[in-house]
Amino acid sequence: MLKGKNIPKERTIDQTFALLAEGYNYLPNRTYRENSNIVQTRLLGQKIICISGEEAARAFYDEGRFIRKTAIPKRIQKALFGEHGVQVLDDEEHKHRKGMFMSIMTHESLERLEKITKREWRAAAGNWTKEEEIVLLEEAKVTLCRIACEWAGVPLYEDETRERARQLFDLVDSIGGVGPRYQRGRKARKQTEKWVADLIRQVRDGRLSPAEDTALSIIANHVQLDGELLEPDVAAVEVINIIRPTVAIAYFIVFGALALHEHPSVRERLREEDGTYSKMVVQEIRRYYPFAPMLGARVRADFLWEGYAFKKGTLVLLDLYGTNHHPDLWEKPDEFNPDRFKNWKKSPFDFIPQGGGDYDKGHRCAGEWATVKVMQVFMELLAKELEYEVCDQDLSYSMVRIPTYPESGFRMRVLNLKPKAISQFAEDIQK
Ligand code: HEM
Repeated sequence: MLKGKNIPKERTIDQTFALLAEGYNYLPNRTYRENSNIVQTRLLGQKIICISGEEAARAFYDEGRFIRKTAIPKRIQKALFGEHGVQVLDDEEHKHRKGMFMSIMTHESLERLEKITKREWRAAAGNWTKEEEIVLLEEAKVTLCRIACEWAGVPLYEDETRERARQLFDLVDSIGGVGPRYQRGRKARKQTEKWVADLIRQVRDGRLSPAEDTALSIIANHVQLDGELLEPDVAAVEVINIIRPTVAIAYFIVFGALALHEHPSVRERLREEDGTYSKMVVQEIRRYYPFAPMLGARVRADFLWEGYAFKKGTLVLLDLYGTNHHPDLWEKPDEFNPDRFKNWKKSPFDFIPQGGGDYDKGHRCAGEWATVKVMQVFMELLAKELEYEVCDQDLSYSMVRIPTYPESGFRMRVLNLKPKAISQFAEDIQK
């Protein structure tokens, strides 16, 4: 039997209530208290090993050590992810399916996304000037839903946009929810899968012809290793794996607006500097603000890591939020400072808001470049093209709710679009 060093352990029987009470800080609180990047706990009656930091992420993304198949609880699959999607695949089956996703993320496709994003944000901002005030979270959901569907080749009628945006957002918002919030996610899962599975059938029998490089076309025509097309409901799960997280960028958009409000000097520099600075701002928003808290995987076969024994079948949680705030990796981790990304060594394992490791071989987020692109366009628009005031409101956010955002949704008054933005918008719609 494999024998290793003692892993620091929680003394209480079950920690599920502590997790619910401490949210994003649950894992960092324990690794900090034990001064250790590894701690053992019990959640929902099972033994769990929690790990944090760059070396922990490197181990977590070592395919020889972990599998994903049975790591994601059914309750999360039935709302957030759907069943039989890329998240629960391993080995060759995963690589083949992931190849399908990465073939959507070409340079040309991301350029198309950038163009759509610029046009849609500017069009939305033009409408915001006509309102007394807007709630940015609500507007971002709807605008991102338009962007996501156009980019993915998913037809979206104007009168259904708000409803679809809400459904896609509810899927994500269900993650840490219990009761009505979780039930909304379950209902949205049924509604969105029915909608998209029907689109898949329409593509396959020729009633709908999305452009070849769109997600809808690529996924509808994807051939699996066994030579078969995906079942329509699994294909729907994968198309939703593109449009749902694009709508979820709304959480980061609100935090981006909050960052500029709290750090006027960052806003000033964004106004004056080129894309290199806006990229650093976006990276810092994704590092600093909480979104995906942790990831789970199961030990494939017994192994030793840094002298600790990991036994086959054990559930291991990698702390994403804690790694992005780890004091060994980040100087003054609890300060918002985009300049830290000037000399970032670009490790695939220290900055992991959307997972780590390799895009093609591992489970790292397929949409990370798309996320950065969409956020960069928004942050530049906000700083350079909009004149706005932030309404009086409570902008604090909970560290217990997962996912979190300022409860007010960020209320703002958009006074004007700068003349440059208006002429740019006129150009955009002629393209
Ligand atoms: C809101 C911003 C986003 C966040 C915080 C986020 C976060 C994540 C995380 C934490 C993972 C899991 C990585 C792992 O299991 O190791 C993931 C996977 C994934 N994400 Fe994202 N994501 C975002 C945006 C996107 C976008 C815009 C897309 C698509 C356009 C996307 C598509 C995917 C896919 C397909 C996977 C599964 C990859 C796999 O299992 O191999 N995500 N994302």
